[in-house]
Amino acid sequence: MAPPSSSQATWSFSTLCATVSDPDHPDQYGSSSVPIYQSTTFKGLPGSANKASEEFDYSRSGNPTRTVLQQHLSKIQGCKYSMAVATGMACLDVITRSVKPGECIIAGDDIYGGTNRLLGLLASNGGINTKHIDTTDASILEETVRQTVKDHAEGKGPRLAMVLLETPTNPLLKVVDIKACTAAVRKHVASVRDTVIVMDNTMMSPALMRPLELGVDVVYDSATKFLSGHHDLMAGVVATNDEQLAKSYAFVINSVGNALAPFESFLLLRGLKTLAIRLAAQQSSSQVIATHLHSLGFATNYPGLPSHPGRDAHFSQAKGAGAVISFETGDAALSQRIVGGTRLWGVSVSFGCVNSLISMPCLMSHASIDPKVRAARRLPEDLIRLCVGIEDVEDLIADLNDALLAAGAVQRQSDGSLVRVATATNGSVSETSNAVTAAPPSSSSTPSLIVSSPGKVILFGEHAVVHGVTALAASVSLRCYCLLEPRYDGRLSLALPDLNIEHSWALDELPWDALPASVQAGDAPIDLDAKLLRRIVHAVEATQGGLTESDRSHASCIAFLYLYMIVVGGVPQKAGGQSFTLRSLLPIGAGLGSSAAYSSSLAAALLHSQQKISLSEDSEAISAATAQIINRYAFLSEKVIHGNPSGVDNSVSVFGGCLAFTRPKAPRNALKANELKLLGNGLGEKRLLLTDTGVGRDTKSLVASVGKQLELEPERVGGILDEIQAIVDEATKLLSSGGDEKTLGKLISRNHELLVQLGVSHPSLETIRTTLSPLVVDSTQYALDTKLTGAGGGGCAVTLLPSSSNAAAVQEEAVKTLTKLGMQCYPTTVGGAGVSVLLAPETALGKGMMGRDGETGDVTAASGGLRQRFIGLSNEELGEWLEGGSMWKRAGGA
Ligand SMILES: Nc1ncnc2c1ncn2[C@@H]1O[C@H](COP(=O)(O)OP(=O)(O)OP(=O)(O)O)[C@@H](O)[C@H]1O
Ligand SMILES: C[C@@](O)(CCO)CC(=O)[O-]
Repeated sequence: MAPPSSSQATWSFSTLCATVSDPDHPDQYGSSSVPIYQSTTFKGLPGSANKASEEFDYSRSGNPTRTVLQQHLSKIQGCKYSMAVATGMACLDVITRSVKPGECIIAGDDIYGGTNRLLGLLASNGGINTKHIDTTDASILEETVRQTVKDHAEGKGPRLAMVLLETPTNPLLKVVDIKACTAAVRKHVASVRDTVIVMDNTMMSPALMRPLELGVDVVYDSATKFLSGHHDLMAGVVATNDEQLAKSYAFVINSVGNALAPFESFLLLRGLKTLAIRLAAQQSSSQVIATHLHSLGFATNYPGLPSHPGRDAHFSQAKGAGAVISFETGDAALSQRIVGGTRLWGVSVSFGCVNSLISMPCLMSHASIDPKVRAARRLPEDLIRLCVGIEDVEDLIADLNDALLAAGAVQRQSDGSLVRVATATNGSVSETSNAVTAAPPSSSSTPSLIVSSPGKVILFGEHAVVHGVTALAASVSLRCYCLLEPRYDGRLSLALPDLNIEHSWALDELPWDALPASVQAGDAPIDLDAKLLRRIVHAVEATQGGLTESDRSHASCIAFLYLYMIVVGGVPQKAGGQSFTLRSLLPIGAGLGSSAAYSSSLAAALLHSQQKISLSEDSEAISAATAQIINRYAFLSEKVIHGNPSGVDNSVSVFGGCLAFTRPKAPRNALKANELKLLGNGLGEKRLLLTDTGVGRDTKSLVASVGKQLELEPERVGGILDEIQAIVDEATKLLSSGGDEKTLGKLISRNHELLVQLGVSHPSLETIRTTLSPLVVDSTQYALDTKLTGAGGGGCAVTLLPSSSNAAAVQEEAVKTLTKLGMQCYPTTVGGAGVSVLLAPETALGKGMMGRDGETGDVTAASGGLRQRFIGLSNEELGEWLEGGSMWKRAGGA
């Protein structure tokens, strides 16, 4: 509570913000930044010589960092008293504690959800009722005040203790004329001692508006917003010029203990220095963005727009229009798609941050208001709120346009301009829009879904399997996930966050004329079509800004387009489109079948969305026949990525479980059922450790090099292949009889030696072998058997862990030792489900999509951010979130 020093009265606002100096509290070392007094207590007996400061003894009551902050706040707010508390809501708590049970409050009807909730609490627990009225009309306020005062005088109603105003309102940006309102109140209650006029100034901040100069008695700000500006702290500020009120608030703050902590005080002080410059940038971008939305024909609320009904009133009391915009689309589902489709705009509650945010108030910040009340207060369910940050405005508009296009809210015309699309419900297209095109196809024709497929570990027979030997392999718990969502702009997009890649193609620019006639006739192809492949390679290289074969996403994009074209089988509806986003929890290109998991996820997603397979609504399992079709297409994609795959990887990925796999004799034939033999859970009971050497390699070239050796040295290589087949036969017997671990280990080591002879090992793999054999745990030596798995040349090794009583200690030691060598370990379970599909993910994951709303504290529903969440979560979080969904339809597995 420091009265301002008047010497700086002539400095401009930005200078005041940037200049922190409190002559009453000079720093003992002259530090340029105010130190954080992270101390609860300050020593010494009051009045004694060793008491360093009479002012401070306990940080709840007073702290030097907070005191300097409060002095700075008074300076920039041009007021006498500022108090910093824990949050914006804490301000209202402090202020409303002076209202007594049985008294009443008048407040606006378009107020922030958190304010609404606290007022509700006062009503239910404190007998303090609030009348919500339209404060944008001062005559309504005057009449309500008059009637309330009269009723009270006649003993018929409660005493009016407080009037609570907010302008512009949040989120509808309606303007309240402050001077007219304060005059209306004072006409009937002359003194602040009777009725306090309070104003929430968070939407404007003192940079744009000073309500104390307009007749308001108390102003508060959620400093979590513009004042701090970085969304890294929660704080609130109460300001007044009235000494008596200031004293009573200081008493409450000290009593309840919600004063701002020292570190938060420091952060807020730091944020305040840039308030002027931040808000200037945010506001200028807001004007451009609001104008853009308005010119597209969306009903846009922003006081800076000439069409805003409260514009004159607003600019008579504020210096600028602020950085919050809201607009309506006419359709809540459309709004959800727009919000979920942005990349730069973070889907989040709150505002005032340097980063731009987008939200749907009815689902988020205002979800705590009863839907019926929201409807009565005319808060549209489709309303989107934009909180503009300091990013480049062109980037913000480009991102917003992309989301509007992808959601089907606008379409691009041949001259490049955007035009709003009419929907069944948006009859309110404004005159500013030049043209309104036809509605997009219904989103139900291509609903969202998530597909997941596992990677694999080959225990025996890699490489040899390409040449007819049987391989033993099992699915692993690490999986690839594919999110498929509809688009409405005639484009197909592929986002691969693991490779940092996002590409899109116009559907009508794909080489549809190269589709083989058999595909167009609906046949499921077996071989790659060379001509179609060439044209797709050309399309990828030409359209994707010079993507070349050396780019990791080159093969991924080609395989994707190839699958897309042959599954769709002909030019799709122009207005349609689809967006595919894939995330791999498997290390990519490390021998664990990442390409097969990618291929089978894509194949299943595409086949389902094009109704080429039917996943019946009521069955939990994906049938073997359906899996067979998915596998056939996944194999084609594997051929694109991998050259000459045996089919083992995609078969394990699709069917799951533990398999003995023999390649069909005639390579032209697709996989036959009898070439896949389920090994029950034989492998599943074994403990396996997968170790990624981190050495990158490429399956395609390693497979090709073994093929070349076989061609040049048929006898030597043939002998190796025969010995691998013998190993596989013996291992198959052992596994089906739950057999002897030691022998299995020996077979693993021998298989590895034979792979060394084929030249597909790598020094890093040999390091793992020598590290783990012997491994000393509790002075016992363990000879753990290890081999490369998959294509080798680096990538992953698989180690058989003993199932002895101290298996966990052995595993722990192995992981510790290998991690020290820079390797990444994945202790894994094997034999889980194959390809799995989650239909209607928004509903299925409903529980997981709920979150505690940071603004209101309420549990909120999904915010349309499925894709953002899918991309934004860490690997571990993504796995946990998606596997938590209980409505997966799964193929196979042990
Ligand atoms: N999540 C993914 N996103 C994009 N591309 C992927 C993804 N997963 C795999 N790929 C593609 O697969 C390629 C890796 O396949 P590759 O066959 O070389 O390794 P792998 O499948 O992990 O190992 P292996 O075939 O030995 O089991 C990548 O270069 C990329 O083209
Ligand atoms: C090396 C190889 O045998 C396994 C790759 O995971 C190749 C294949 O079977 O397709």
